Amino acid sequence: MKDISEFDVDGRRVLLRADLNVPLEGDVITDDGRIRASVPMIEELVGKGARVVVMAHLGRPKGQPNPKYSLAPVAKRLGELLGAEIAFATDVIGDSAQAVVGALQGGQVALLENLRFEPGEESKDDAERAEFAAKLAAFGDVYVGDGFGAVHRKHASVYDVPKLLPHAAGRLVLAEVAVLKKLTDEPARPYVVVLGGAKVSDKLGVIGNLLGKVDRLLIGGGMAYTFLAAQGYEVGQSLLQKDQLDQVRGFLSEAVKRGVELVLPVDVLAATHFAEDAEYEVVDATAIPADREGLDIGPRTRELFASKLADAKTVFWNGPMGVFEFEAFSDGTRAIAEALIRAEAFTVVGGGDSAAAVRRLGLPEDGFSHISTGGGASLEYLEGKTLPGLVALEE
Ligand SMILES: Nc1ncnc2c1ncn2[C@@H]1O[C@H](COP(=O)(O)OP(=O)(O)O)[C@@H](O)[C@H]1O
Ligand SMILES: O=C(OP(=O)(O)O)[C@H](O)COP(=O)(O)O
Repeated sequence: MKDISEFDVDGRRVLLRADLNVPLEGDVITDDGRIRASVPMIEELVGKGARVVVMAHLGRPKGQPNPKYSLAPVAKRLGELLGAEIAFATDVIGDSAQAVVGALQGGQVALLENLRFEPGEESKDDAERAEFAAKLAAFGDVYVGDGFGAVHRKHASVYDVPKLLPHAAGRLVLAEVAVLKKLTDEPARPYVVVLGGAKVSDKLGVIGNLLGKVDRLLIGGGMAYTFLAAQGYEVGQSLLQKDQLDQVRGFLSEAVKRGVELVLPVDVLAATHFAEDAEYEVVDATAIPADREGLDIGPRTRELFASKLADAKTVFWNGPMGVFEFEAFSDGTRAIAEALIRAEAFTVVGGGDSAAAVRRLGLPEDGFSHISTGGGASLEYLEGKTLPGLVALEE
């Protein structure tokens, strides 16, 4: 992959794809880690006199403008971190974007509104994506791909725009790939992957390939219930991917065949509903009441998972063990984070919410070998998949 030092960007328009997908409560950013991680690249370009046009997504607004997913709070925070005001376009390719980009001077930064407000960004139709990509490409002379958390997405801003402009990999992308490479080149063993979180359907897909690479797979968070259901247990109102039950049964038998230890929760915190102050009880993972929802792993599972991490030499963790945003359901995530900190291992935490959880729970960031901005992106890299956003930068 080319690096940006190969381009003279002074006075030129640099179109930079970043991942600024941060957790929000209303319009308050609860963790700005991904914005901070994007700052050094932007500062470097500003320092070189570039006119920097940043493009990014927030959440999953499904191709339509939606004020709930506006990047306006992100523009404000980015400006604070850069110590300079950001010119924020209130649309992606419309009049506001045209005007903002047109007025940009060398050393200034603009941010376009959420790319996913436009159906072309995520379209499965190559022509529709290409048409949108051409409109984005018109805003730049050079493209920089630095949104590591989104490189696994075959989206217009990630995959199609770099085909239309001279392009380079950003510093964050290069740094992330360098760390993940250490996990794929002869990882020290035991190699343990811990999976949780809520993007169940996306992330179940990586398990098949991971089974050929790891020694142990610990599954908690919202991921666990599809496994419990696949074994025939009641999971009540918990997150469940019904259409993937057969696939999960396949993983369970494949794990046995390959001698991979697949470890599931033995108890969970079963809540009456999804709320901070919901009543809950600790129940066996095999006996979740039909009207209850599992919102965290239970105390016996915390111990079990910690014991499976104690002798690990390499660990990758993506996905909180429970709804850590609610104090009552944060102990599972805390226990896993602490077990990683204790382990004498090369430890990588990946994912917007997992990294946010580490900080929100007040745990030391330097207790981990690396905190990655990518969850799904890291997992797909580790399973050996070709990532569209990296392929596009290599071509
Ligand atoms: N049992 C559960 N039920 C519902 N949501 C859960 C559960 N466990 C974890 N979560 C949620 O998963 C979300 C993070 O998932 P995900 O986006 O996959 O992780 P990451 O951003 O680290 O890749 C958090 O907001 C957390 O509240
Ligand atoms: O938050 C992200 O991924 P992650 O939750 O796997 O870390 C990225 O911004 C990608 O978002 P997406 O999973 O909606 O495509």
